[in-house]
Order: sequence, then C-alpha cells, then structure tokens
Amino acid sequence: MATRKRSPRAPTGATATATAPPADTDAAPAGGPAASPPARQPITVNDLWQMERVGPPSLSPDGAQAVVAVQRFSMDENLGRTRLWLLSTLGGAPRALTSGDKDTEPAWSPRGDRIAFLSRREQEGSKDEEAQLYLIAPDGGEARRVTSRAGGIEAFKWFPDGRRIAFIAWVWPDERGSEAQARRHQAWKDRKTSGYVTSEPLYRFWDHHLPQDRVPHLHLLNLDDGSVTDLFEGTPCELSRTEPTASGFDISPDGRRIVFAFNPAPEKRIDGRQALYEIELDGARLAGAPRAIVQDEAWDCHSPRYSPAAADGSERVAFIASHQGIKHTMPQQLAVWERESGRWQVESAAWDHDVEAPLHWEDDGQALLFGAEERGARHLWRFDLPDQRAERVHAGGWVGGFDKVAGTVALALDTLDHPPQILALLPGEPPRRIEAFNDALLARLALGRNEVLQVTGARGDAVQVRLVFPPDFDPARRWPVVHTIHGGPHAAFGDNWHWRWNHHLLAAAGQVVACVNYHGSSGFGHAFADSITHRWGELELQDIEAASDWLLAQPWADPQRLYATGGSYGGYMVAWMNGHVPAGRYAAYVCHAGCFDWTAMFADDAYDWYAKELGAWYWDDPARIAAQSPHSRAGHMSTPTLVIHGALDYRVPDAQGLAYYNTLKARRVDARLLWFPDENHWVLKPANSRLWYEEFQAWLSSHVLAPAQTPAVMVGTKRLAATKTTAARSRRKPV
Ligand SMILES: CSCC[C@H](NC=O)C(=O)N[C@@H](Cc1ccccc1)C(=O)O
Repeated sequence: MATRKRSPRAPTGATATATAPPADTDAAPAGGPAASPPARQPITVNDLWQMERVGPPSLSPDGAQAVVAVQRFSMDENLGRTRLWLLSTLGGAPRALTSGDKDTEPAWSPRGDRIAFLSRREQEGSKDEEAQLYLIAPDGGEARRVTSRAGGIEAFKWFPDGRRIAFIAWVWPDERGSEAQARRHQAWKDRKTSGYVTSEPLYRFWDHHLPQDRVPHLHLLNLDDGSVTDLFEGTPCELSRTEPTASGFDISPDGRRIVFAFNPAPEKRIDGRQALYEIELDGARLAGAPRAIVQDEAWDCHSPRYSPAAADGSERVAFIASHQGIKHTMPQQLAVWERESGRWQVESAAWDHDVEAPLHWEDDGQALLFGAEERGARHLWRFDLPDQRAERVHAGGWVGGFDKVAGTVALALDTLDHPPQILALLPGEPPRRIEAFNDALLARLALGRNEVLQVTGARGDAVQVRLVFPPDFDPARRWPVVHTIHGGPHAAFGDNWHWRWNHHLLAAAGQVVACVNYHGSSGFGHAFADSITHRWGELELQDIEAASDWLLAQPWADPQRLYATGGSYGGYMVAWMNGHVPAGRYAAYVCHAGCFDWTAMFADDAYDWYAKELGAWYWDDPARIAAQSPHSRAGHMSTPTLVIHGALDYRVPDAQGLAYYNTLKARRVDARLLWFPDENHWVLKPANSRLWYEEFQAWLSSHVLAPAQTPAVMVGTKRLAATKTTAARSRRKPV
C-alpha cells in the first residue's frame, strides 16, 4: 500500500537533538505562590478533586463584575455541586450568589438587573426533572424559575432588550403548541417499552442517545408575560442535534432577527454541512419564512454573530467556515457575510490557525475576538478585519471562555500549573486574577517544573515534546519515563490543566511525564494536522519513538522503566505500538478508551468520518483499513497492558477495549482490565477517578524490564533485539 512504504518502526529522529526555543520554553518554578517550602507536598488525587472548577465568565453591562459557575466535588459523597459566584473586576471580594447544587450557565442580562442561569431545583413545591431557566438579581435574594418545560432547556441567550430570552429545547416537530408537546412528553415518559427505534444515521453522541423522534428548536420566552413561542414550529429548521448550544445562534442588536446554523439536508449526519439561516421577528411571531443567507454545499458554517449596530445601518454576520469540499481536515476559518451585498468571504485565509467559537465583535465592528491554538497554547486573539491580521490579546496558557463588555475582558485561563482561573484585562493594565478559589490548596502543593523541547520526528519535521518533572527531580538519579499520548488525533497536550490526565499528579508518583504533539496534532498548522490522513499510526509512531530515543539518551532516564499510555486516539496509539514496537522497549502500556479495530469501530457514533480519515470504507478496501488498525498486528503484541474502558462510551465503544483485553489474554500476555459500567469516554466520578489513577500507577510501578531486556537507543531501523517478552515484577510498591 502506497502510504505504508516506510517502516513505522523507522525512527526518523534517531539522532534527535533537543532544542528549547525561547518562545516554547516555559520552565515553571517549583510550585505556585510563595509559601514555606517544607509545607509543600506532592499533589494527590484527593487534592485534585478538592480543587474548585471555575467556569467561563459573563460580565455585567458596566464590566465591573463577572458571574461564574463554580463546581466543587466531594470524594466522600462521590458527587459535585455547582453554584454561582460574583467576581469583581475592580478589586472587590468574590461573593457567592446562589446556594443551589446544580446552578450552571449564568448570563448577565443586558440591562444588568438580572442574571439568568440553568438549574435543577426543588422549589415552590415542585422538583425539576430537567434543567429549567431561573433568574436572580445580582444583589441576591431568591432565584425565580421562569420555565417549566417538559424535557428541559438546553441553552439560552438574552435578547438585547433584556426582556426576552431565546432558548433551545427538544420538540416533536409534528406537534403544535406547548400543551401538545407536554402531552407527548408525558406519553413518552409513561411508555412501557424501552426500545430505541430510529431511521436516523446519527442517533447517539459520545455518551447519550439523541432524544428519539425529537429535534432542537429555538424558542422565544417573553419575561413580561411568561409566554413561549416555538420559533421553528411548522418549519424544517432545527439547531445542531449534537451540540445544541448558544453558539449556534445569535440575535441582532435591534432584536428583530435571529441567525442560526442549520443543516438543511434531510438526513443529519455527524459530518453534515451547516448553512446560516435567518428569521425575522414580528413581536413574538415569525415574519415570513426562514431564509438561507450563507449556503454552500462545500462549506460547513456555524457560530454566527451579528456585528454591533452601526451608525450607517450596515450589518454583517461573522461566522466560522470550514471548506469541507476541499478536505475534511480544512481549518475553521473566520468569515463575514454582508447584508448589503448578500455576499460572504473568508477573512482569515492567510492565517494558518483554527478559529474557535465563540466569536465576539469589538464595539467598533472592525475586529473580532476568539480563541485559537498555537503550538501547545490557546491564546485569545483579536482579528482585525481591514488588515486581515491577528494579534494576541492574551498570550500563553489555555484560554477557555471569555467575555468583553465596556472595554473589560474577563477570561478563564488554565495552565499546566494551574486549574482554570479568572483574569480581568482592563485597558492599559496587566492581566489580573479576580478570584483565589484554589490558592490555599495550591500553596501547599509542590509541583515540578515543565519544559518544552523539540525532537526531529517523522519526515524530518520538528515535533514538540513537553516534559513534566517530579517535584523532587534530581538529574543525578534515574527516573521512570511515561508517555501520555493525547487523543484526537487533531488535538494537543499543551500548557493546560488536565483533570483526567493530570500531568503533575502523574509526575508526583516519581516519574518524568512526556507529552508528544505528534503529526496530526492541532495548533501546528493545517499541513501538520493533515499529514497523517489515510496513514493513521505511521508518522505518529515515528514521532513518539523519536521522543523515546531522545529520552533514553538522557542520563536521568531509566531504560528499564519507559512506559506509554494514552486515551482514545492515544489509546489507539499504544495498541498500535504494542503491535509495531518490539517487546522490551516499553515496560508496560496503559490503553484508555482506545480504538483497537477500525472495522468494528463502525459501531461508534463517528463512523461517517472514516473514509475521509482512513482513505476508504472498509467494504471497499479492507486491506487499507486493516493496515491502519492495531488489531491486525495482534500476533506481534506482547507488552503488558492495562486496558481501561467505560460502558457508556459511544465514541469508542467498550467492545474495543474488551476485544483488546481478550486478545492479550488469549495470547497469554500480561494484561489487566479496568471496566466502568457507569463511565463514558471519560472517567468523571470522583471515586472512579481515584481508582483510575491508582490502577494506572500500580500497573506502571509493577512493571520493570529485566536488565537483559533493556534496549539501546534505536539507531536507524535497527535496535537491539529483545530477549524476553515478560516484564519483571518490581518490588516497588504501587503508588
Ligand atoms: C475525525 S478525528 C476523530 C474525532 C474526534 N476527535 C476529537 O477528539 C474523536 O472522537 N477522537 C477520539 C478517537 C476517535 C478517532 C476517530 C474516530 C473515533 C474516535 C479521541 O481521541 O477522543
């Protein structure tokens, strides 16, 4: 097969040298804010779950305050509680706004008098089964439930007048009116059958089945009289079934129009192409039929945003467009539609980055703010439309949600050394923290340093590697080295905090953690991301092996304790490695939610992508699919492996992990299974997460290669032959 001419074992980076370009080097001090060193301890899984998880901010109309949802977990109760907090951008102390357990998605009203949020509460004699919309005054008091919608509310957005709210809820499209919807919902709840019946190509997503026979419609809630109108009733329009979020639509500054992303194809597929449609409102009614303003079958268009009101009455809609007609890996680009001409164009064509939602217009209508990845960071960018140039508004770390009002930016930012924190950016001032949620906890933790280097990977390209060191790292000693291989493949491990693959927690177990942003990773330009198309596994392995060569050449690396671990596509990679890397190089693998067999992976929710990513449908070219599938190399697998999978994972169904585990067992390879009946692609419950970290570490710590197995650094395509295939059990205690 043409794409497999080069041996995947050939280490392009055999002579890899480490370079640490200044722009990529961010060695962190050993720890957070100053505190007395003896008090600092390595981070534990309990510390991780004690940290408060701060959500994206929504600013008050004067920019003086931000409201955020903060989630706190209890390991003992094995659950989390989320409530709202108010943060001052001017220096005041944070204040708890609500005391509910499930208060999320807060959004400040444009008039500043109320904050809307979603919650499930027991209030006024009734208990919400699904999330409903609530309002609360910023100075506190009781929150008021403003919807009681069977089936609940998915997402919402304020109208600019602050008196109406547009919200998304699932409806039976053949029913008319709220009462008919409620009756149908009741009948659905009362049914005695449990079978899910569908003719849709897309019926489940990541961890849930899409509501059977229902579609997400946009509704208008008038807060003055409580009336609700289904704005899509009687039309074929609907919002994204997989991601029915507030990013999918926008309301014009005069409140008379709504633009939304809509895939007009009769069959909605995971790789569908969305157009932009617009509706006009006459009060609470539709004035005329919805009309397409941007529609091109080759393009997927989404996340529309109206430009601010302009003195000359001109109006534009900014959105994200991806030319799927050229290639499925094409970047998400910034595009703008003009009402006057009815035309649209891509603005960021010369800027090789993926633009990420949400988009935010600057008040002057000349630029937009958004987040975009670059070399393992996610900066906040300002894209100037007249110049078609991007500049960083906040550089470094990983920007999550943000808001900008009255010149003030509030943003959620995490780094490898810090869970999400909220920063205020005021004109002419350096970024300032406006909360201190995790400071006391972080002050007693010792976090090791991290550094970024480059190795020469596949095709002679520079490949970024991030290392995270144990807090007590001493280069004079020998340390185990653990690859954590990211998923995607079009994603990256960068300068960001990870709750599930927390690199400091893994390093605290006394090992150096290596994260390779292999070919295919996001943030390194389109060509790099696309380079692995139709040849999955090949270049990625060369990159990881080049990094391993470099690591094994370090005097501090223990060649008997080199491990590779990864989740999802990272799990695919470790299963691939087991079939392609000779035994004796890695002491053990951990495969979390890994893809094992691309043909059987047709049971997942993303099967529509396969021909694009792998180069063929399995029925057209089985050999081509098999050549990219780890299971084809089962006969070569002998490295001990811990397989982890969740039964509720519909992206990589657990049959993948079970088939891998069973294969290893049938081959009498040392293997262990950690299977969760109640977790999905991710392990999200505190107690299960603790078990995950314990099993993960115990597995690595109990596998050490015998000295005779220790491989030399790979040279060209040769390596020392491994003499044994069974890992020795060490006397080290599992961590
Ligand atoms: C088109 S690439 C795969 C989509 C997606 N990427 C983002 O995370 C994804 O779900 N990746 C999985 C692994 C996977 C890859 C291909 C098909 C199904 C699953 C992951 O790594 O999280």
